[in-house]
Amino acid sequence: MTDTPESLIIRRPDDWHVHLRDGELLRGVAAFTAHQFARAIVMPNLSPPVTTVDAASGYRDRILAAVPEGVSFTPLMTCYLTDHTSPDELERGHREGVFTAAKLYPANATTNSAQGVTDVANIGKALERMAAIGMPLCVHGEVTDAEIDVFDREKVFIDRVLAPLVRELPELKVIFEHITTRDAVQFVDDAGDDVGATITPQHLHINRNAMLVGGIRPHAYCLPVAKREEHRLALRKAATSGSAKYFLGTDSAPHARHAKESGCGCAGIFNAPFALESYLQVFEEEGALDRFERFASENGPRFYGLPLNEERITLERTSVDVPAEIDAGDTTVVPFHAGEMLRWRLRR
Ligand SMILES: NC(=O)N[C@@H](CC(=O)O)C(=O)O
Ligand SMILES: [Zn+2]
Ligand SMILES: [Zn+2]
Repeated sequence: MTDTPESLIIRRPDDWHVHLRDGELLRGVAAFTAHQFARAIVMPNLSPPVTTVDAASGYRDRILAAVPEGVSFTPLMTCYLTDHTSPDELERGHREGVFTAAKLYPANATTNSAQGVTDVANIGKALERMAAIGMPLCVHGEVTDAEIDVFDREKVFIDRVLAPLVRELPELKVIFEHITTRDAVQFVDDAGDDVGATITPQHLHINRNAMLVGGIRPHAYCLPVAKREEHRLALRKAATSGSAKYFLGTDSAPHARHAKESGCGCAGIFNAPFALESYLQVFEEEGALDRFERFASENGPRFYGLPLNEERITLERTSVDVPAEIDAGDTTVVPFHAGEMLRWRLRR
């Protein structure tokens, strides 16, 4: 092992999967993402979901209004696919620079996905159009069949939905988002260059024990749910491998504290405030600090066909205390790593 440097200077990273919410909560959380990242792919699972060009451009305006003055941040918008999405609307949004990508939520797979797609056959025409115009597809990769165990839902999705889709439309750019299994890593490794994946900080840090040992811990619950240790290790290997197919996507998903600490707690981990610090610790532990920039700042824009950021940021090797909770607008949110100490800090 070579000595760990005291600081790391890299291109400013982007977040290729984030939930910024709307209203008060948006105003409470936007600054955290904007301080950490130059751009972010913003998820459309609002209520009601973002299904039109007009809705996305209105939402983009509200996001920009919530970003603190003097902070440069570009939200990249996505269109929520439903059984009735019009290929023309997708194409218009993409052409006008409003929709960077479209998002496939299998109906009822996760938060605000009730209006998602009930069968991928229903969006066949939309996907063909996306492939034709080079518009990427973001995918929440879990089946929802009641008889499939929640820990197997990603693997079954690969076999039943994703593999056939990629076979039938090989020219479609697909981002298999927030992957959580060795099976997903295997699938992405074996697929062509038009298949990439995002990996969250939580799935690199925790396995399912974090959620279930010594009491039930709602702040470690997100979807897809964290899996066994062997899967976490496979994800760490993939993220730090240097492969161009894997890139940063936090899936930061804030829910009010009371909505998570409940008889039926919401899925989602709020990791935006210390996302880079959290990822970087993993790369340090894996002896892969030299590969962090690729994962955080290069692979994502290259996959999406967007320019790399020219700004640089500095991460310092100094400890930082993560607060037990964070005020976000009119509510309180518990961040990932609450009450822990992390070993890196983003210089402001
Ligand atoms: N990841 C989560 O657990 N929750 C996300 C939805 C999602 O990304 O699936 C949310 O919007 O809360
Ligand atoms: Zn998801
Ligand atoms: Zn998400």
